[in-house]
Amino acid sequence: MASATASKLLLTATADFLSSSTCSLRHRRALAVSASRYPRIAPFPQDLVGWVKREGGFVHPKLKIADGGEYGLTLVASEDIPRGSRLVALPERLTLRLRWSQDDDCADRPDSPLSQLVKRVPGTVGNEMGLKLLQERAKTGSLWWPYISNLPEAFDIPIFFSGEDIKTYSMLLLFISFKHAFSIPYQVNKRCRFLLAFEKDVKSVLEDVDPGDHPFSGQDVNASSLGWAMSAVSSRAFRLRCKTPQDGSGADVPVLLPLIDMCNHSFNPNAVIVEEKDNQKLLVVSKTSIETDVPVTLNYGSLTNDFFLLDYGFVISSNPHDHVELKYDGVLLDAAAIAAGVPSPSFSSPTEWQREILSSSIYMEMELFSSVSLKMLRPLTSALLVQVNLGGEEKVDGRLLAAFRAVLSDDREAAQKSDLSTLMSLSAEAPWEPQLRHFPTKIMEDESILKGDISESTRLAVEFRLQKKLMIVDLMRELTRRVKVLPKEAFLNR
Ligand SMILES: C[S@@+](CC[C@H](N)C(=O)[O-])C[C@H]1O[C@@H](n2cnc3c(N)ncnc32)[C@H](O)[C@@H]1O
Repeated sequence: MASATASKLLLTATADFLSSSTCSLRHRRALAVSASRYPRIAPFPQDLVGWVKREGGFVHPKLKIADGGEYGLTLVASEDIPRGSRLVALPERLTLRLRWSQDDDCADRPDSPLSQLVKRVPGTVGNEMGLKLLQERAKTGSLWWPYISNLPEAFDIPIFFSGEDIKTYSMLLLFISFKHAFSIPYQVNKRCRFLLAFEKDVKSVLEDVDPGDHPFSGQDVNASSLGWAMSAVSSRAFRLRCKTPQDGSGADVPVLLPLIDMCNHSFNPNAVIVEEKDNQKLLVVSKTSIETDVPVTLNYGSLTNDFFLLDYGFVISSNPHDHVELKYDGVLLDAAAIAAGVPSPSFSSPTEWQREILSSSIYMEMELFSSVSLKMLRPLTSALLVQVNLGGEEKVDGRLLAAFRAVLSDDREAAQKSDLSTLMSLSAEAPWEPQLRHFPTKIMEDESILKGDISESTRLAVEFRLQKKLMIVDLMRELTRRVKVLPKEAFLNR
């Protein structure tokens, strides 16, 4: 049963838009003293395990919620659990999602104030889910209060970081033309601006609403409380395929799964989520045996550190899925190639035949990666402004190699014939290697910053930057290694 205080807690965070080159939203912490190291919405939240069991869910008797160190809270084995065990089972009614139905008691009415709000405010399904969560947080007597009272009071993700910390990410931009749209400051700025616009839209709709129909029980909402809700969804919701038309006919929708969302991430998880079709339950099942005191982990997905940072507020060391996006910038590549001692680089002014090969190679590669029509790509490729990836599973984007094949050759036939493995040799000539020297701080400096007494947000920013550098250094080593095994005649005619 929700306490009356539940409805008063919506506004513990307030917006403070910083008008610097980047913008961020600042938390104002609740004045209540929290009993936990990881403050939760309620200073003394309800027993989540007990609530799930009482409401018809199942929790393995050897599981408990525990302190997961820097990972926050976690679900942990209190004794050894064998492989293939059912760890948690949640009935459909304990999954928190947006569903519109006139008859279903667990769903929201299509004519409800929340539905009116969702219809009138533009946003994604994630934002709609955030509004639903805020509504339940504000509602006295909400079924979900025992779950919501256990949610973090604040999220350590970049939209809440200071302008100073965001500048740490801007420095990465100095490193060879990072694709701007994927840079952290750009994303933070975009998200903050969205939240401020969202606040305006929501407030303007709420102005006309009768107090009795207010979706947030009469409480004000602002960019920061909306930011809290969106962050809760981005860092905790699972995307599940919906089955009924009310759910959104087959689309993937964000769903909050109480208790299951206490599992932290691992690329090598010891548990998986499965759907039990007959009983309409969601299960977490152990994939391996889990020893005493070992946390139950799930795989959140093959994400880059950029996504982990922006949506979840953490960074994975040696993340095999991490990559950087670079702009194919001829002038910059020429400068880098000269510095690396590549004779007569002509990235910025290819000859007509080089340009032709370049366009066709890029078309080919792009066709593989994209469903966009070639017509749309033409202006992009003819201007030689393409984005390429370094890192991830493929290590080097074939499009960049194709560009090198054309541009670093002075022999049309040889350029057309050479294969991708030959092209790897060109990378060792390092048109990008000297860029490493342009990192504003060296790897060791970052490592020593991390050993110092720094805030959580600075730690994350520096860790993110360090991981990108390590990834690029690793890539350089791999390329150099490949060149060494290539026969001499494999090098292009230059
Ligand atoms: C779904 S919640 C997991 C429960 C969470 N630890 C808590 O205290 O409520 C996801 C959050 O847990 C933390 N987390 C999960 N996996 C992590 C990991 N591998 N490294 C660092 N933090 C992690 C991050 O704060 C992330 O936003």
